[in-house]
Parts: sequence; structure tokens; C-alpha cells
Amino acid sequence: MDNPPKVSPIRAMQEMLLASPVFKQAAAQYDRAAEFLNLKPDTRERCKWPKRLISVSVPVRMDDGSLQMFFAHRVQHHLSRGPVKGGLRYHPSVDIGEVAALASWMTWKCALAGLPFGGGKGGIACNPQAMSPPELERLTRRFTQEMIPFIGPQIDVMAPDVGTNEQVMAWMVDTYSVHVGSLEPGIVTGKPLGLYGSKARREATGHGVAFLAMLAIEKLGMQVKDATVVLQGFGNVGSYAARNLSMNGAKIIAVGDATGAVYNARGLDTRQLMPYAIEHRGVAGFPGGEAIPAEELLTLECDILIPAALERVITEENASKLRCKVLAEGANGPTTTEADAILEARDDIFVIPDIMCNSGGVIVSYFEWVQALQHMSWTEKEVLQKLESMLAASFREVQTLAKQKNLPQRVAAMALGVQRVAETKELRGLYP
Ligand SMILES: NC(=O)C1=CN([C@@H]2O[C@H](COP(=O)(O)OP(=O)(O)OC[C@H]3O[C@@H](n4cnc5c(N)ncnc54)[C@H](O)[C@@H]3O)[C@@H](O)[C@H]2O)C=CC1
Ligand SMILES: O=C(O)CCC(=O)C(=O)O
Repeated sequence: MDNPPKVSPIRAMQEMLLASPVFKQAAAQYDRAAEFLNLKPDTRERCKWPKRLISVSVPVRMDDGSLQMFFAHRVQHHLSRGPVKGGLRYHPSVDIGEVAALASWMTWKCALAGLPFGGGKGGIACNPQAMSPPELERLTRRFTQEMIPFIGPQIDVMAPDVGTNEQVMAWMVDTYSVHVGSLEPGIVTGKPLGLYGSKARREATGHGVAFLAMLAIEKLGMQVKDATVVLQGFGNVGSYAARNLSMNGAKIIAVGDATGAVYNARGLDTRQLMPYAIEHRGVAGFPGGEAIPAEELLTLECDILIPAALERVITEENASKLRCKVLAEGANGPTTTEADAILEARDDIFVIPDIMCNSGGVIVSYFEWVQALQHMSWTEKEVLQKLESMLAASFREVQTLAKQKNLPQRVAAMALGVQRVAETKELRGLYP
């Protein structure tokens, strides 16, 4: 009999995750913050790795009668500070390493914002664009059933991410509520308003990206009314960030998505582009601008560049060619480790790191969860005022630490998040 390999199951899991470029990137960011904080070795190891990796196969009857298997993951990075919180992604490239990276970013994001949550993320490898609404409903309901042993309003609360939306959340509420026997709106956030969603959750992430980008522009001594903006990604995050910046006087000169990219030096009209992108499932062909090659988008000259699509788009190849003053990371993980080093050396771009820049979504998810638990409804004004004051507080804290310790913005933001999680774990005795 062959000798079994002498690799512990934990080590095998760690190696599997580190084989993912996205997880490796997240781990490198964590290591840098942990190094700066000089965390004790036990604490450092304890905070780095996910608590639970849950993978399930999800059988779905397709409209043509065939049975298709989908592979789904939910990674619960940690639960020490409260229920796991984080979105659910439907995209063909989803894999466990990506989901684990996104889960760890949720952990630091929630802690940086001071939310009483742990971090998690889910994903199903599928192409929602190619599926009918009944197929998506069957996929969502079966996935939710498979997750029932692992979720609950005090255990794990999902929300929309790439490829999912309020309708997907509504199906999840219904499936979970039928299981427990009573309506449980606290099981997810990002729900429709008619099912006890929160006012302003739909626009919260984009609103937060725009709000922080404006703070950064002011910090650089510029005015938003003179600013030009380029966005990659025009879904939930990108479209509302563009709309908000444009309402504040900025000029949206180019927008790209999975279908193509459009440019207009005089400014794209977001009031027309938003309905166009919904109707045509993308921005390609928008008559209010001219088509440009998608690969030119990120290196266009502009004041604010907003990646709001997928990870790892600012790379070693294009980082030195960026021509923006502010890089507002709407997407999670848009900048690779190599690109980060280039941006740090350049020192002429103000980076608003993802875990702060896109935290408006999870902050309003927290408000939505609180409203659901209390059977209360806040006004849009209340939600936005509280959101902006929390974002402004994060911005100030990150600036202060970055200045005091001469740290890049990302390291400062990560350090604040990691420190809070490490402190909670040490207070609880490192075992939770
Ligand atoms: N929805 C939310 O509340 C939050 C989302 N995020 C992050 O923001 C990013 C975008 O999420 P959503 O707007 O919710 O997703 P979405 O599904 O609404 O939109 C995604 C956008 O990315 C574009 N896209 C996809 N592949 C692309 C490619 N290869 N090149 C260019 N564009 C591409 C799509 O065409 C679409 O415009 C993700 O990184 C997500 O994790 C972060 C915080 C909260
Ligand atoms: O609103 C939430 O709970 C999570 C949003 C999310 O997935 C993210 O911030 O990346």
C-alpha cells in the first residue's frame, strides 16, 4: 500500500486556498497589516484562515427538462464579532479561493466600519445572464435549502453581490421563512422594499463610493464639479456611483462593462445610460457616446477612476499607466499585490481601498438588519445621514493612522480592521 502523503488536512486547505491568485492577494494584504500590528503568532494565524468552508452541489431542473448541477460555496471567515455578513455572487468564474478571499475582505470591512458582524461570502458558478428567471429561482431556492443548517439572522446573513439582486434575496427570504414557519426578513439584506428591505440599500454602495471619492477630491484641493470620472462596471455599484457623482456636478467621461465601453468627453448622461444599460443588459451601443476599446478604459486620463466590476483588473501591466488622481475601489480586490507596489512607489494617486470605499453597502445592510429585527422602518434621510457619518468617521480614522505611521491607505485601513478582530479574538480566548 502506498504511504499516504504527510500533509495535514488544515495545511492542505491552506495550500488549496493559496493556489488561488485572489486568495493569495487577500492573504498578502492581511500579512502586511498583521506585520505592522506585530500580532502575536497565535492571533495572527487564528485571524488569517476561514472558520468554515461550505461547498454544496445544487441540482437544478432546467427549462428544457435537463438536470444541471451547479457548485456553490459559502465561506464564513469568522463569527467572533457577530453573525457572518456578506454577499452572494452568481458568476461563471466563482471558485472557493475567490469566495474565501472575498469573505476575508468582508471581515476586515465590517470591523473597520465598527459593525457587529463577522465576514463571509457566497458564490455559485453559473451564468445568470444565460438563465431564465424560473431557472434562477429554482437555483436560489435549492441553494438556500442546502444552506439552512449554516444560516440564520444571528448566524449568517447574505446580501446581493455580482449577478444577484433584490429578487434573489426575496426568494431566499421566502425559502427560509417557509422552512422556519414564519416570515423572517432578518435572514438576508438587500431585499425589495416591499419585503422589509431598507430605504437606500439599493444605492448605498454606489452612494458611499461617490461620497468617499468626493472627500478624497476635496482633500486633494480640487472641486467635484471640475472632476472627470471613468468607471469600469455599471451594475449596482457603478451605476449608482456614477449617478451620484454626476448629480454632484462631476463629468462621467467613460463607462465600460462586460459588453463594451463608451466615451463622451462632454459627459455621458447617467439618467439615460442607467435605463439603457438595464434594457440592453449593458452599456454597449449607447447612443450618447462613442464606442472605445474596453482595454483603454482604465488608463484614460481622468480625476476619479472607479473599478466597479471584478477583482484583479489593476495589474503590474497597467498600474504605471493609470492617469487618475483618485482610485476609488468600488469593486472588491481590484488591485493586485504587484500593482499596489507600483502605486505606492508612484505616490501620485490617492487610493481609497476597497474595504473602506465600498463599505456603504454593508453599512446600510446593517441598518436593514437592525430595522428587520426591530420591525421598524427608517426614512431615507435617516439612513443616508447615518451612512455618511459612519463613512466620514472611517475616512478620518484611516487618514489619521496613515499619516501618523506613514502607511499606504490600504495598509492603514486593513490594520484598523484586523486589529479589531484580533482584539475580539484575544478577549474571547482565541478559540471562537
Ligand atoms: N452590490 C453591493 O452592494 C456591493 C458590491 N461590491 C462589489 O462591487 C463590484 C460590483 O458589484 P455589483 O455592482 O453588485 O455587481 P453587478 O452584477 O450589479 O454589476 C457588475 C458589473 O460588472 C461588469 N463586468 C462583469 N465582468 C466584467 C468584465 N470582464 N469587464 C468589465 N466589466 C465587467 C458587468 O457588466 C456589470 O456592469 C463587485 O466587486 C462586488 O463584490 C462591493 C460592496 C457591495
Ligand atoms: O451588504 C452586505 O451584507 C454585503 C455586501 C458585500 O457583499 C460586500 O460589501 O462586498
